[in-house]
Amino acid sequence: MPTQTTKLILVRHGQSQWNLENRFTGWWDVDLTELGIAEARAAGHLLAEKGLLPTRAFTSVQTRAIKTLHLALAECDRLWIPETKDWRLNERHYGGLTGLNKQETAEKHGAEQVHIWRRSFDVPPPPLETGGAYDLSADPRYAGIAIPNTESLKLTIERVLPYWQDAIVPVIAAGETVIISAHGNSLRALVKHLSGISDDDITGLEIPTGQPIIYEFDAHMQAGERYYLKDS
Ligand SMILES: O=C(O)[C@@H](CO)OP(=O)(O)O
Repeated sequence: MPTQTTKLILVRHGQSQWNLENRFTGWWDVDLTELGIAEARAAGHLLAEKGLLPTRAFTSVQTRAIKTLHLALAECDRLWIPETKDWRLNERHYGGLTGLNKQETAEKHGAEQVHIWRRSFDVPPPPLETGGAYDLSADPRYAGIAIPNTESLKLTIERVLPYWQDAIVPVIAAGETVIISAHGNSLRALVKHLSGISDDDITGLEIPTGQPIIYEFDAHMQAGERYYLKDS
């Protein structure tokens, strides 16, 4: 009997304005740069070139991931597929670090402390103060949602994985080719789960912008090795 596999495409948004400015971003809604737009288009071009055409799309409620999805889908003529946006695919919330420059913060608090805030598994950054410049409580897209005031990777996983299991796994199991356009840390949460990476080892994993990552699932929804589409 032929082995049937279903492919999943993960793509981190293209370079954002705050990636360029080296600022902690998290839930703050920054746009793509010109380079980010080009990266998103290149991702879609690669999908078309490899004949890997998504049939269902999931993304966060953040502009940089939504635009990346649309630019990529436009390149492979798939803008028409059903898409679902959900805050659970958002970037991890950077708390009180939101908006700060990463280099300046390292100079102030030490590189080691900043590394802990950025890459430790379960140490969340200091919380965001209510009522400040980056308070999102009046943003209509989060109406009715308990917006976190900071998140570690562990806390990010606690909202990404239930969404993955409940909303995305059944769609893949039904044979759809799913594309997820999301963020460095919401994708690290997924890759950690799918590739069985330990809490310690995940600290060393970086997800590049605009570079499609592929998993193939067997009929029992077991994920194979992950690989970059460009290398296949
Ligand atoms: O600022 C952020 O929200 C993220 C992603 O750009 O940064 P980091 O690399 O520190 O996880």
